[in-house]
Amino acid sequence: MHTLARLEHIIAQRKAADPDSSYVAKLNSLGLPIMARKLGEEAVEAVVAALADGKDELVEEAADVVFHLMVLLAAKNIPLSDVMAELDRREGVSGLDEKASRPKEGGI
Ligand SMILES: N=c1c2ncn([C@@H]3O[C@H](COP(=O)(O)OP(=O)(O)OP(=O)(O)O)[C@@H](O)[C@H]3O)c2ncn1[C@@H]1O[C@H](COP(=O)(O)O)[C@@H](O)[C@H]1O
Repeated sequence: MHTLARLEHIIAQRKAADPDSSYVAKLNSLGLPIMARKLGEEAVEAVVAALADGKDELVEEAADVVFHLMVLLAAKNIPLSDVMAELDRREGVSGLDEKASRPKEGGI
């Protein structure tokens, strides 16, 4: 099974577990605002790591970002396949179809 699919399965299983024995359950028991804040913190840590020299730290922080994003998606009952479908859709509108993929004014 693909790593992300396996992790999604584990996170779904642990959502309602005992918060004392599961970090995923602990995050869910704390609620969406805490989960969202945690994702934001991990994203900032990834940005800091990206601007520093080492590669290992960025790999670790990127894993934290992906994990906490997946915990948040699971809490909102959004399957990872929805995110993948959106990425696939964008693949279809990028590249040759310049108009459809062009960022709005002021964007990058
Ligand atoms: N990827 C992770 C993962 N990353 C970090 N952590 C835990 O997150 C906690 C906090 O780690 P941080 O690095 O964010 O440290 P922190 O910012 O100081 O901590 P807090 O402010 O969040 O308390 C630690 O207890 C880590 O063990 C994780 N816990 C679980 N997973 C995955 O989730 C699965 C289910 O885990 P459980 O829910 O614990 O069974 C596991 O099999 C893993 O695949």
